[in-house]
Amino acid sequence: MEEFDLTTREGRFKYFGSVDPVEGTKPKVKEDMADLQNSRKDFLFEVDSVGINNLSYPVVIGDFQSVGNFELATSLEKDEKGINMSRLIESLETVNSNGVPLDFDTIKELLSKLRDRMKQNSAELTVDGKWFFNKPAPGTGLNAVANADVVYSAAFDGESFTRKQFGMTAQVTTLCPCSKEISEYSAHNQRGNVKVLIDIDDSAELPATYKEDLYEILEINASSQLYPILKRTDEKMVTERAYENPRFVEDLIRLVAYDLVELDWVKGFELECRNEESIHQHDAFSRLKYQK
Ligand SMILES: Nc1nc2c(ncn2[C@@H]2O[C@H](COP(=O)(O)OP(=O)(O)OP(=O)(O)O)[C@@H](O)[C@H]2O)c(=O)[nH]1
Repeated sequence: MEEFDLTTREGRFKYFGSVDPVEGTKPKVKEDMADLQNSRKDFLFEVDSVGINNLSYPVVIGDFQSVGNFELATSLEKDEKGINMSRLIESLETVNSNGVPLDFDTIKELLSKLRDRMKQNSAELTVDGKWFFNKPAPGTGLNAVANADVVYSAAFDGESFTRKQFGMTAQVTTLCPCSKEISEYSAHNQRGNVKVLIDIDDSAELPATYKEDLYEILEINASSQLYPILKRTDEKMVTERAYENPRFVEDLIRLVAYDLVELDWVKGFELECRNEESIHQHDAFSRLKYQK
């Protein structure tokens, strides 16, 4: 029976089955290693997008740090076997300073670096995360942090964005107009999710307050709004506000669409409203696509 020194980590590892590395015959220094990714011949097809996704990385959205879920990719020429994937995160790291600032200037800089370092025609990125912001209660003004889901998606061909999109999902209150109409008292209401993905017109100026502007449009057209802190006076306000502004999912989507069309920087959008119905187990939804 082999003796093991269980007082050392090495001994314990061997006791649990770890073995010494083999000497091996393959090169150990980078210069001598095969570089399959960079081998060249006719590989039959160009690839539209190749890269990595489901990457969690710190981001800064507005005033707060958050966690971004990234997809980073480039195109790939027909005569190249693969991309150098390690360079995707190397490029991301060049714009990381306690988090990658999520704005279109930084995104353009990152995509330009990706494209250059990968020596490809185009680079693209999609990142989603939670945007945190201060939101005061409607009456007392008591401040606390609320959030909305945001997504940035862009592609860059070396000269300009070939895709420039910003999306947001805001949560709202909706109160059913039918229920209000037919009932002696009360009306059922629910939490709604208003989700939009906007094609941004790169020739228009994107206002510095685009996130706030969009959030306001998504929530103000609903029956009432959600707040992190509500005292009784605030609660009375949001309850009565909902009753004064009944909305079907069809009403909400049309009212939001009207405001979106008015924005100069919006080229088109996909919009969805979804109510988590409080009188059903299922949800109610509406969808709309619009191109100017
Ligand atoms: N192209 C490609 N790479 C992969 C795949 N799966 C894993 N890898 C990555 O291969 C990478 C190592 O390759 P490279 O980035 O080309 O490394 P390298 O050639 O030493 O890097 P450079 O010094 O920048 O040329 C690792 O980061 C792995 O994550 C795949 O399906 N395709």
